Amino acid sequence: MESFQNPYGSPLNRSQSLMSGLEKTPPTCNKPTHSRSSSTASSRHSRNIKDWEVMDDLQVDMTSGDNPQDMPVPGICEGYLLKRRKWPLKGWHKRYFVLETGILRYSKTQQDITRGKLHGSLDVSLAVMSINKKSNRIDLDAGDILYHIKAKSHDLFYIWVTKLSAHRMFKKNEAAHVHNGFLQALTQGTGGTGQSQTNDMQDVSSYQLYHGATGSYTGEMATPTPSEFPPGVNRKVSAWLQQTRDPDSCAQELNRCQLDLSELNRLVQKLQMLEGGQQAFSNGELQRIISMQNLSLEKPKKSRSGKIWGHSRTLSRVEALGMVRQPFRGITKSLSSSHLNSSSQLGASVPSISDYTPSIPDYVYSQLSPSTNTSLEGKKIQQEFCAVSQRVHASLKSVHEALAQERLRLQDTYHQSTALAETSSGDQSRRTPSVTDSAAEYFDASDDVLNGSSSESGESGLSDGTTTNSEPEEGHASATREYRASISKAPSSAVPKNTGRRCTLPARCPDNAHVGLMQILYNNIGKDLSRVSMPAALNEPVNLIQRLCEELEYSELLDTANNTQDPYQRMVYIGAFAISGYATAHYRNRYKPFNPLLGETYECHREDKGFRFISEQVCHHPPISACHADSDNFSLWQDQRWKNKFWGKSLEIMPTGMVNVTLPRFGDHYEWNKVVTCVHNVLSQQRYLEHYGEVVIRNLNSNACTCKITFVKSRYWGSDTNKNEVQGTVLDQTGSVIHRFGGLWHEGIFCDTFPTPQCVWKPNPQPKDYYLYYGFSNFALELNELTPDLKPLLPPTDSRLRPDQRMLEEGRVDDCDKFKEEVEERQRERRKQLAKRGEEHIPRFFKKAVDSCGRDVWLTNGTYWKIRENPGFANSKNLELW
Ligand SMILES: CC(C)CCC[C@@H](C)[C@H]1CC[C@H]2[C@@H]3CC=C4C[C@@H](O)CC[C@]4(C)[C@H]3CC[C@]12C
Repeated sequence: MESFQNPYGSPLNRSQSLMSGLEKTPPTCNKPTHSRSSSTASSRHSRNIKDWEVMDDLQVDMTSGDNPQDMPVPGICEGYLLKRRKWPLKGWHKRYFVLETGILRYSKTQQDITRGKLHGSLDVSLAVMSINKKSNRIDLDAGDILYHIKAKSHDLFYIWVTKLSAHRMFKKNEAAHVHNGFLQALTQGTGGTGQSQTNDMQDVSSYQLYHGATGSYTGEMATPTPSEFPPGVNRKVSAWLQQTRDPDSCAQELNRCQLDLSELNRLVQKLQMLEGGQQAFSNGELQRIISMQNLSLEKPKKSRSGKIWGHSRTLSRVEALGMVRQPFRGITKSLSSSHLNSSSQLGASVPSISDYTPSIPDYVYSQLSPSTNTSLEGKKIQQEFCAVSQRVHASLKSVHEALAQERLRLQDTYHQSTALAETSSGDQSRRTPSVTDSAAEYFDASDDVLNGSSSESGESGLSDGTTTNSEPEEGHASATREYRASISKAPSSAVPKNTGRRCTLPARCPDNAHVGLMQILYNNIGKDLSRVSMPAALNEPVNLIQRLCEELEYSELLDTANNTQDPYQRMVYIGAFAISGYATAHYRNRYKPFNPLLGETYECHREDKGFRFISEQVCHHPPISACHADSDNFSLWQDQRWKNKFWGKSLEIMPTGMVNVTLPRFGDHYEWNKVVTCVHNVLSQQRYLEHYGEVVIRNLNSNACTCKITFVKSRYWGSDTNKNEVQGTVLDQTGSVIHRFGGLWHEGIFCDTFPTPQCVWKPNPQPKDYYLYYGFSNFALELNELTPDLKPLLPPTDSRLRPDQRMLEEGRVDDCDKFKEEVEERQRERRKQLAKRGEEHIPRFFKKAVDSCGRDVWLTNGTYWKIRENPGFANSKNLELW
């Protein structure tokens, strides 16, 4: 009997059930490795965090050539669990979960699962799994999908953890073999297309799935085929693929697609039965399917209560309908082996064979008898069919997008390498930090990861990224489609105005795909994430206090608001402005802004836009950046503070400060909150940003109207049709909707309730080659420009004068890294000195105050522009930060 190493080094017999020893002990095959707590976590944080453990990310031997089918398919596990959702109806909700061949699906009820009314599904092998034994909670973070679930009892909790672990192991093993097969095909030059694969691979459906994906890869690469590549190129391609270790989102998307396809298959069969009055399969076939599962053909009996008994759960829908295809023959195997064996120990949630009454599932029977209300049901099925087909289409589309992005990455690398080749002769080793460097050198420095503070507890209620947490009303969804069409027709300010400012950056962005983020973040799970430093190659050459200014890119919306008589329409412009600040995030997921030093400042005087802006880092613990902008048409201020929460694959950023805008003409004072920003797949190259939640805009000086904006969380099917969707309404005092607007936060906003329906805002087109320049917009790339006339007027604390940031901008990544470290060290030293003297840092241009709701706010003290003018910063006492 072969044995293989589990991730902890202890050999496990292949035929041994992964569930053995289940009741007594926590899961043995993959015990939690990381605790979310650590000795360095502040005691304030540690009480709850300590209870969380991250299950080891299962490492499967990628090089073994074993047949994955040798590994037993873990048994199906199903039952009710509590699932947390955020909005609407925030809280824990009972949901029915089914875990089968590595896919966790859930619905509202067991019946819904049977009817195929899925709420969501997730490939558990792609998720980071954290558990909390004390509260029986399991978190699964698959990057774009995040489940928070809770078992009702400790026993159920252990059953689920064990089953999830087994399924994760199984699925990973399966994927590793596909991956390995593909790598082998490439390095051995056997070609990467489906035809040349071994038979046993074709046997497993998910393999075909992957082959589909690799087919697209080779399709994209067109010529030459892998077999024609010289060996060196093959090696490079394999290295690339190995680096793109988790083809997560594509695989996930394709998995969903696969689920949908089997769903379509089922619907087709149902339709056939209904419409042709024919059965999808003969009784003989049915008999065979059922007897395969040790059940004899017998009519279901009715219990006294009139209910058909014995089938609270017998066969899964797929099995019962005869969809147990060859590739899935493991399911049958599992039913008679591990599934059934273990279930006798497991109790309620997993059905045991002894619970089954030997008869045909009632579901199958109901399918056999010709339906009486054929037309109605048929129509329903057709509708369902359409919906599912659309999902398949959307999934494939998003896979296509991901591949297109990968192609971009390839192009980018190609450009960079040719550029490097051109300059390399004169350039002495522009080495960027390696994986090991980054882990060792940066890991315990004290710059902040994202400069936010890590959220305090899993139960804090701040975050709950459920899959379906911002469900828009159907009417709204179709409205968004229309808005989108109208926005695309609306003219954009295509030609950027010549502002006399720079149109590009001095150097391209560094490639940071190799940086060992995984190590950095994983090693810091449980630590206050704001205490972890990152290598410069991960930075973009703007600072968080400059980035605050980016929210003013579309300040003309505030100008328009100040010139709009009607208070409701005015509110629409304010709403559009609140949304416009998020647009840039669409292109900015590969780098993080520099963290401002305490006391660092930034000014931005835009004569062309008519505003003057200042910002300052006013507090380090927690990090707070304050800003203030003035123009003839508005004043704006906010202090930005946020908490972040790392779930294993995604990072949620929860801003807590409010944005304030006043309009002089009407005496309005608007105030609004910010939504959650989630960095999905933070560790991989498929990283992307999503904003979700609700913004409420109030006018503190008038209660004529309020505005509600929902940033819709994209739904579980990963369709891009509802990605980045926003919906807004302006409500009057009585709560009636006066205006309705919406669209996408990266594409624009349309209002169809204006006297003439119109596109209220559309983002500026991105500059040429933006991908090579950090994804910056024109406005963003102007932020750090330092002109000779400006230089002498700035205080020495201005971000434009910060040397490490300038070095990065000029492409001197190594120099930047060194200097950044020095700057951080000096900051630590200053802090120590201050503490020694028992003093506190006092911000120079902002003062702390309390707003009408009792919140701490930072307001300008009005001195910046005055000092600048007279006596000038050159003639006043300044902080020395670098
Ligand atoms: C590890 C690194 C490379 C991942 C990249 C992280 C990037 C995408 C993160 C780091 C800090 C983040 C920003 C922090 C704070 C805010 C304020 C919020 O109101 C809008 C989103 C915004 C502006 C975030 C956008 C995403 C962001 C820029």
